Amino acid sequence: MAITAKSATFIHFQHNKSHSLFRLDSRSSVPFSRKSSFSPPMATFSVASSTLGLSETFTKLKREGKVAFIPYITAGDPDLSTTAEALKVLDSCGSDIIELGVPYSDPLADGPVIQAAATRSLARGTNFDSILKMLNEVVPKLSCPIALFTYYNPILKRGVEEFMITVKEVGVHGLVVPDVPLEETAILRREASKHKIELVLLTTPTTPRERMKAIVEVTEGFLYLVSSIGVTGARASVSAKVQSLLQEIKAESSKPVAVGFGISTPEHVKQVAGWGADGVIVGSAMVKILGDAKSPEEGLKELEKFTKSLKSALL
Ligand SMILES: O=P(O)(O)OC[C@@H](O)[C@@H](O)c1c[nH]c2ccccc12
Repeated sequence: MAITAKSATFIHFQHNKSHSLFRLDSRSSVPFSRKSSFSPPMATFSVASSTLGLSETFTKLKREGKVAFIPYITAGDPDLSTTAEALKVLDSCGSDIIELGVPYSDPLADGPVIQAAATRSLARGTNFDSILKMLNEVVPKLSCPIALFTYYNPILKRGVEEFMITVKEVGVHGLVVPDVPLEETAILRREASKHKIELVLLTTPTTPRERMKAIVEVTEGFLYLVSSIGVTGARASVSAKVQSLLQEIKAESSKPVAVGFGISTPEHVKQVAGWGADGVIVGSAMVKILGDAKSPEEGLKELEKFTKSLKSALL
């Protein structure tokens, strides 16, 4: 897939015969269809979360001179009970925040590993309500906050306010929506802050400076710096451009910046932390372990080993 990224919090797809062009571009309308993958009935939950929120977590880590370790996994892959166990494993291995992905039928910003995980999860019948039910049971057992990761459509499907109320009720602290255009974040931001959900926005290596400043201004919890243009997926190396991007962003704001895309080894983690990142995000490499395992038990064991190896790079 040929990809160029133009600016942040906005995914623009132009599908043509030879390939689909994936652009993060704020200057064009959103062409992709907002087809939904599920629309479950409402469910009601109530659990107060005792953990720190995203920004509080970063404040604590900064005081301790530490960098946040932030893994991502796809909910329901290979199944929701394994996801529940994986959240506990990631938490017990010292994750500071966990990104939990809501599987979606059209994951435009995701590479093959996470796309396959979403397909497997949806094929098993994972839907938003079953994820909420699992979170309602697991969140009280976690010491680190959850940032829910979803495309825009599932939010629109449920209704922005209803979505925020429901995720807050199960103890979710943060929300990352990679395909919401900055111009459309106002309603999301209003409802998110009303229900004390921290809405995390993203910038990319080609986000124009003025746009980056506008995004940094309104992002909550932290700023997600996408390390390289393209879709998610482990890479052999992390773009050295991240170092200067971090300096540019930090010249504009004191908000914490976490870096994601392509990070998949302890060396990458150490390198990105050394460049001044406040957090390091690892997704595809985690998802691959769970997806490739011969059994859920084996996947959880491998996940624990891998997470400890990455976390040790930050100690
Ligand atoms: O998979 P990687 O290359 O380690 O990148 C993190 C990424 O998976 C996670 O943050 C994420 C999952 N889906 C996304 C879509 C857009 C931006 C970020 C994401």
